[in-house]
Amino acid sequence: MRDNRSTQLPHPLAHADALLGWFIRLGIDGDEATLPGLCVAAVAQLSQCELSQLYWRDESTGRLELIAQHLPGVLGLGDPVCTEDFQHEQVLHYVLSHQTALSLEDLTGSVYECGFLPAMATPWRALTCVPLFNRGKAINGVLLCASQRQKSVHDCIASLGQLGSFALMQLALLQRRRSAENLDRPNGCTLPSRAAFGLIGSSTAMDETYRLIGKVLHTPYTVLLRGETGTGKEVVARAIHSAGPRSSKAFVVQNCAAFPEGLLESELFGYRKGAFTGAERNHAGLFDTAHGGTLLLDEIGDMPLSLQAKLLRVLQEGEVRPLGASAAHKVDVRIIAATHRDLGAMVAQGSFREDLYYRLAQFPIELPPLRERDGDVLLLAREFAQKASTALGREPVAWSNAALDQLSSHAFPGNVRELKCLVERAVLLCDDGVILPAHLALPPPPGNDCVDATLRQRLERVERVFLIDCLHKNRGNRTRTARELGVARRTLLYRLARLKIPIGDVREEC
Ligand SMILES: Nc1ncnc2c1ncn2[C@@H]1O[C@H](COP(=O)(O)OP(=O)(O)OP(=O)(O)O)[C@@H](O)[C@H]1O
Repeated sequence: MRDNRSTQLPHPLAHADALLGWFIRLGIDGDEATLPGLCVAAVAQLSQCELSQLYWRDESTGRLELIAQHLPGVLGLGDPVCTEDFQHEQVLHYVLSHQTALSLEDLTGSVYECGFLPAMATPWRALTCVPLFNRGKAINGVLLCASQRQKSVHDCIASLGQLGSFALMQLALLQRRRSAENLDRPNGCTLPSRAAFGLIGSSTAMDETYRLIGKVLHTPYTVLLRGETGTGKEVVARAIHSAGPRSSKAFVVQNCAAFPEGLLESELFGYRKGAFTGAERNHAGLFDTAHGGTLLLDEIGDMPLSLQAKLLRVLQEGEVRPLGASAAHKVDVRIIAATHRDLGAMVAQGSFREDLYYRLAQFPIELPPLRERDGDVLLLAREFAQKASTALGREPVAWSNAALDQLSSHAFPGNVRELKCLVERAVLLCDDGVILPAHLALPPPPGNDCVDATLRQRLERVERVFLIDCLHKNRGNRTRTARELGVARRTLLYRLARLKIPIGDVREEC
């Protein structure tokens, strides 16, 4: 039921004025992140409905995703709600298949199922759905507004449709422009800062990791993260997602070791109603949830061989077929796989498919264990302590030199998580705001290193901790650090080089 009637709006000029104002705001103020939110705010104001939602339709897969909704007091402006596929919800399906607006002025006793709308104490009474079209006249979205009162927005359906279509066209334009800019960018030349990756560490080993992340960020390559348990594989996967072009879409993690085979299959690929006993409704898989975004397959080495074959098909064809479905559908997902296992050796033993291994290892990144990150232990410890203090609602803690000395001389094996837990415990234990060796409770080094070390080695260890600490306090400023230590700047530089202290991110301020 397209709205061809002449307008019956009570104040048509005021409506036209407000509409024009919103068109201008969408055109001038809207960027990729804010446009959907602005659009639903506009619809809320123009329709005077409590709820307004903007759905975006993927033309290649037919998926219908809710990209913004406005519900004052319950949801913030333009809150994206989830990445579920809504194309099969009755009212939305009606609009998509008939390519026409649907206006239900009183939902009481209606045959339409509206359970997908946010649940409210007072039920939704009226609902209007408007199809949105692109320049080629194909449906690329749906606008929905709902009210808890009996209400008709019939008279502004046409203008809402124009506004929503304009917003989606603007969005597509901005996305195209960004993709073009990303393609123009020479590979890796605009390496985001380490801070942007949310990773801590300035050792040579971590520098190499940052370099590799920067290289792969703006490519569609599949990344294989390998490293010992707790070395930060998931943190790196998040960094690749968040600093890359898919950051506005979902980042989904699935641990392949945590589920039995059948369950893992239905989680990843989804299923159709009736596919097996208990499958009472269609269920979208994680590939669908991650559509447009990134899927981290953690512990990939534990994926059963039969599923490895299915995963290979997704990687090759870009299609998934849910359990019980007669056809496959396209998905656009960046795959990152992570493992602590030696997949090469597993291939040799026949427990991992060779073809999948090569497909996943298109761009491998080996994460260094903590023992190879010279100088990072203290940086990580300070950061973890600060976060723990904040989480506990305490003032930031200070570090005693003896505790720092103990930390830096302890032979941490590889696990950053272990260091994090140790520091969090120390923060909780220290009552006077200063972390002491007793709070760390580190076991004596194996082989009693300290006793075996020469006096010179032990002094160097203490000096190292002292210099790093002082540099940190002076935020990397070597002139100020030298002044505080009462030595010439040249002497400081010499000692830093001799003790191989990385300056890394802590840049000089002057
Ligand atoms: N470079 C880093 N900077 C900041 N935090 C880190 C870093 N590396 C690891 N961490 C922290 O260490 C912990 C373990 O990291 P993460 O879960 O990413 O490791 P993992 O290798 O995926 O572990 P697993 O093998 O158990 O899956 C997390 O709390 C994470 O925040």
